[in-house]
Amino acid sequence: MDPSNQKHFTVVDYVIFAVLLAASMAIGLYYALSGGRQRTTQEFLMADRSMHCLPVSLSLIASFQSAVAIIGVPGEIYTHGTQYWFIGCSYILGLLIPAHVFIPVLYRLRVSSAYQYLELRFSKAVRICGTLTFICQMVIYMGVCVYTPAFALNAVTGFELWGTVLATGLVCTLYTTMGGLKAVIWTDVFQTVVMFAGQLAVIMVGVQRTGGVSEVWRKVWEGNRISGLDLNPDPTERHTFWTLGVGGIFLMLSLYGVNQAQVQRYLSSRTEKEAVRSCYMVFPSLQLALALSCVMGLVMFARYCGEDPSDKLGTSSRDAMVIYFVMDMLQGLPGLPGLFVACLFSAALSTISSAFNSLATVTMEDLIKPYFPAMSESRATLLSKALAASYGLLCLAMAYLTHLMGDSVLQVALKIFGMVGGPILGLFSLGMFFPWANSTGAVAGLGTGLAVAFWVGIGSIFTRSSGARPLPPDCTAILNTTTAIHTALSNVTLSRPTGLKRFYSLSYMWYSAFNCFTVILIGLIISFLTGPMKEEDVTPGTIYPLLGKLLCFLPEHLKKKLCCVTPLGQTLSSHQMQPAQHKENNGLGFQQEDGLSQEEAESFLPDGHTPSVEHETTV
Ligand SMILES: CC(C)(CO)[C@@H](O)C(=O)NCCC(=O)O
Ligand code: NA
Repeated sequence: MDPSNQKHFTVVDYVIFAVLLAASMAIGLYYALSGGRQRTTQEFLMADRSMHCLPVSLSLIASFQSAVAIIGVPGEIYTHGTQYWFIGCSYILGLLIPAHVFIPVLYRLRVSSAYQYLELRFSKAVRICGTLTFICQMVIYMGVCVYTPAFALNAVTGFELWGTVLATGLVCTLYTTMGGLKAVIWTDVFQTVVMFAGQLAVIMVGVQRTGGVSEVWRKVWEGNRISGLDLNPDPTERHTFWTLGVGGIFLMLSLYGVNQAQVQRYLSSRTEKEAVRSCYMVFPSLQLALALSCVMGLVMFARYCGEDPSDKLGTSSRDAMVIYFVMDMLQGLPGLPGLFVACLFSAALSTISSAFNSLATVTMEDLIKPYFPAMSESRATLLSKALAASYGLLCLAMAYLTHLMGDSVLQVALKIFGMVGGPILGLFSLGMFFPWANSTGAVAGLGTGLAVAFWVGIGSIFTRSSGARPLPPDCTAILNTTTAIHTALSNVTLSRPTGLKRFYSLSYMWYSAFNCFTVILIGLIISFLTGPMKEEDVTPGTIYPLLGKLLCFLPEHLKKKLCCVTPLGQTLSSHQMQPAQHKENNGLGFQQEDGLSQEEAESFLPDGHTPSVEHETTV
């Protein structure tokens, strides 16, 4: 990229950037020295289960909103129009379902890792398979997250790419290792604010420099960037209302329902109500985040309408262009380029730190603790810290892989979520909604799901024929042709792929849903072949009576026949007995006092049932 860009970064900018890193480190240090000083895994990994909903909700957004979204979404809008914005529709169910299905089940089981659920519901083997799959997902995803801002900063300031990758990884590893989950959540809060501020600054300056809101609107309208609702049912069409609004729900479920990084935040909430509330609060903020990055793409289009700078840049990478646009807008305004770089790094750091901490948690809770039950608390905490640090180093290696991929970063991230997150969602759904599913079915389902996911995912790399044709980059070109011709052009479907090729061109927005259903289907088939689970063998509290709720119009005895309904409410008192029932406890010591209050407990029970909590929990 143009080396003259380097002059855009002044002393003020370096100071702002340095303040971000220093503030993050300071928060880490604060939580290393205050409270319980991170001497227990309960504090280091679970924030003492004492968090309020506001920090938790901001932290929930931060987990999967990285520099990838900040750079990738404007690039997507610039090239293909605003269709992607319809993913916002999926946030409704994509957050309501986690709040009312996944949170109640997981919170009441008082697990510390989401994968502990899999053992309670199925077996140790399923838990380990789930954990390993999650580790793969996060390690690959982290690579993209670390690489993206470093690549951007390199483009803008000429900073050494790998030096930046190393610095990000190290700073993040340090504060995550020192301050535990409390530091991770509070740095997320601070970093989310910086992220919004940076995007807002670019948009405001950009709109002003392009000639005001109406001028921006006129250009994007004439440039045909405002997309209508595309109701094309073709599943190979990359972005339509169906792929984004419906396929997106499954993507959201895999991220906000069962991903350890998020589950850990729900579990760190002081009460279940706070956890549900924080999930609700994600909705407006996530819509804001989406709106800001989409608008940024529109302003960028208005700016370059008529002159595509990709020739000047010597690269057709939209990701690089977004950075070029930002620096072009912000030049001559000392401090703002620094704020934007801080915004990118905030987004990245908040994601990477969540990943480190959640990876350390699952490795500790799922892979180490069950096999070394006698390990002392101080040794376990030390080991958790060492784990957080080693994942930091591993992610540097993964950054290098991303560097070699060369796809648009947004697509890479969404594909990873779908290919690896989708099967995990399927595994949890199989357990929660289908009482008949057994452990063999779960393992077979997950294995098949992952195999099919990678088959399609890798196949798609060699079949780049999905509807990803960019719109013309230039709005004058459109003005000169008649609308009729243009409409005809955009409706042309490339010769439809057939057979296996058609299978490979499945839109990546369907990956989560498709892979989730594969796991459920294969899981059920194998379960029925090998002998379905009996009601009395299922651990109470691990089933969400979905079928019972869906079939609420049927008479009671028919429902009983169809599905062994263990309503969530009635499981409450039995789950309180779990430490006694299951020899393996939740690894953090069972603490009755921070469970549900008696009053809350009663509200979940059917009328006329009085919970005998005291009596049953005498362990
Ligand atoms: C995960 C979603 C879809 C949630 O809106 C969005 O934040 C996104 O597109 N993220 C891309 C991945 C990333 O930013 O790292
Ligand atoms: Na983030």
